[in-house]
Amino acid sequence: MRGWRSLLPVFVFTVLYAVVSLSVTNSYYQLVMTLVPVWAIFGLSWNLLSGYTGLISFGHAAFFGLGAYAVALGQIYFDLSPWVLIPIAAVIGGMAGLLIGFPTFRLQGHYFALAMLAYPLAILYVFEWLGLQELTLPIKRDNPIAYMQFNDHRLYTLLALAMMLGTILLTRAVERSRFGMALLAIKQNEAAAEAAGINTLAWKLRAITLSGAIAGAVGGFYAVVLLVVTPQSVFGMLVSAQALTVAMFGGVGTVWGPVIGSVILIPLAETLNAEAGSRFPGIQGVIFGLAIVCVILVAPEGLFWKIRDLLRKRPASPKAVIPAAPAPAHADTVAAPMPPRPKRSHGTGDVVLEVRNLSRSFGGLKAVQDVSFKLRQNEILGIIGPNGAGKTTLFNLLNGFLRPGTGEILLDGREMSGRKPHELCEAGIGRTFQIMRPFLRMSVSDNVVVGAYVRAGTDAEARRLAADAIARVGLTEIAGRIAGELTTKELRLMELARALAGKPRILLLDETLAGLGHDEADEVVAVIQRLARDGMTIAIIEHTMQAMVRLVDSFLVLDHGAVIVEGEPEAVTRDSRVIEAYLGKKWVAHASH
Ligand SMILES: Nc1ncnc2c1ncn2[C@@H]1O[C@H](COP(=O)(O)OP(=O)(O)OP(=O)(O)O)[C@@H](O)[C@H]1O
Repeated sequence: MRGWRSLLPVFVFTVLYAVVSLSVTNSYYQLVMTLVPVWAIFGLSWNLLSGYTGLISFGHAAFFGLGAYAVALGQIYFDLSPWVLIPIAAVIGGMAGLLIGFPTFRLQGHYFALAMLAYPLAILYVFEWLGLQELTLPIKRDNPIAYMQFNDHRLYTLLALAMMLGTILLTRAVERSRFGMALLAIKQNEAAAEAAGINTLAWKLRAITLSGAIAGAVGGFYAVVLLVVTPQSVFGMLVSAQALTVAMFGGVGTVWGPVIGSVILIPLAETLNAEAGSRFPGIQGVIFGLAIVCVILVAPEGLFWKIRDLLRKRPASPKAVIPAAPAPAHADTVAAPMPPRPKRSHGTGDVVLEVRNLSRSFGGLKAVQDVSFKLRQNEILGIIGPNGAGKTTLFNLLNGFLRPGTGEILLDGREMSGRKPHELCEAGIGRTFQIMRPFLRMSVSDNVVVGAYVRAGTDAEARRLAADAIARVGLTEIAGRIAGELTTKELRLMELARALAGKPRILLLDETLAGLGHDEADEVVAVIQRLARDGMTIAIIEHTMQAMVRLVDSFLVLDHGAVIVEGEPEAVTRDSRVIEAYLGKKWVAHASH
């Protein structure tokens, strides 16, 4: 119900646009009225990949052009109708997306964007080489409707509007599903998304396939509207730039963005081109270039988000404190007396995680050297050591961010080393990060749902698992808030809930108390203790020794990548090697009081 009501503005806009377009009689303006939804659809297709995943594509013309040529060639050589050819163009665009995406998703950021730029340019030269410089669609006077050749050009506008509405509904459905959630999570933090159990490559491939299919279909329709196809007009730089510009100008990651961008920019560029194109050739490119510059300066995420943020009267950029406080070189020796560690039955169960002789080097640096330990059901293991001792690298090996050089990782007796992060998450390894990786634009609830999908079969089950995890960390009251508005403590707890929502066998907590005040740290410690009491198995990296001695059942002390001591807190904190390498003399003086 809520979903349908939120679509009301879309329907109202479409109806109004249709009414206005029906009143236009000038054939040039009729064409402009048709091009607005055409470029909006192309922008929506770009948005589906780049807006939602953050992987900027400079090469969407590849799909658009293939669609346009598919329709033109299909009609010229096989006398097929565009009613049949446009769906075929969609299939070709989708397949091209899959073929292009598979190798190109190995690249990240700017490298991905630049690689995408190459595809339409390469295809453009291939089509020129094939001698397909200019294709004109044959006029079908005997059966115009069957060949989508309308005498009344306003019908093109209505058809384009219907396609736009369909694309908006499709995008909206994607946005609200596990698919959209995965894409948004990838955009905001791909590593965190992988660690939360999302198979990022698979979702990105689905996105580029769907995006390519939409671009292919609209490219095919464009050929029908203009009746002429040239390599430059469908594979050229301006074509890719137009998709990117309308979406970025209007707003990335929302269905409204490309529509707003197209409604403003296309009539502007077309009118200026008609009025001044002969005196200033390429004026359209100038308009799109200026639009991008303005947007980057004034509203980097596009008009839609800028206006929404202004209406909500809050800063556009999230105000959460993201970086964790820099970790001390030595253990934190707070002056407060050390409270006793609560006695509980622990660490007596089966071995959940066994690490055997794990090593990993970076060049000549042995970041983790021959580390072995066991983690039993319901145990809390504290991993401590000076800065650079290899603690985070150890976690990165355990959750698959890094591949081990040598050694074994056994989870419930099954060998896990070398698996991808999302596979390890699925197998039961949940983790949080030293530098937090929240999805800032998403609500607390949605952040946690992302972590639940690895265990849930349906959206409803994911929501239930997420609500349960949120309750376990005590954030139920703020579940609807946007993550960007949370305090550091709330963000830490939200990350904990995200890891918990996937029902992990073990939790890896990387400096979960970093950046927290004394009382806040106590609250988070209480949550972790409660989790352990409920049966969770936990490995935690932390510098705050006061909290650690209260919390953990045993310590693993690392120095220069190797284990120097392991055992119960009482013994470890008295060990001279630990005092020398990590705790320091101040600790001894303090602990003896
Ligand atoms: N990707 C990488 N490439 C090269 N060197 C790395 C990489 N990751 C970590 N290192 C190095 O490996 C060593 C161990 O780093 P790691 O971050 O695991 O230490 P840490 O014990 O977690 O330290 P801290 O307490 O400061 O977080 C450091 O010398 C670090 O510079």
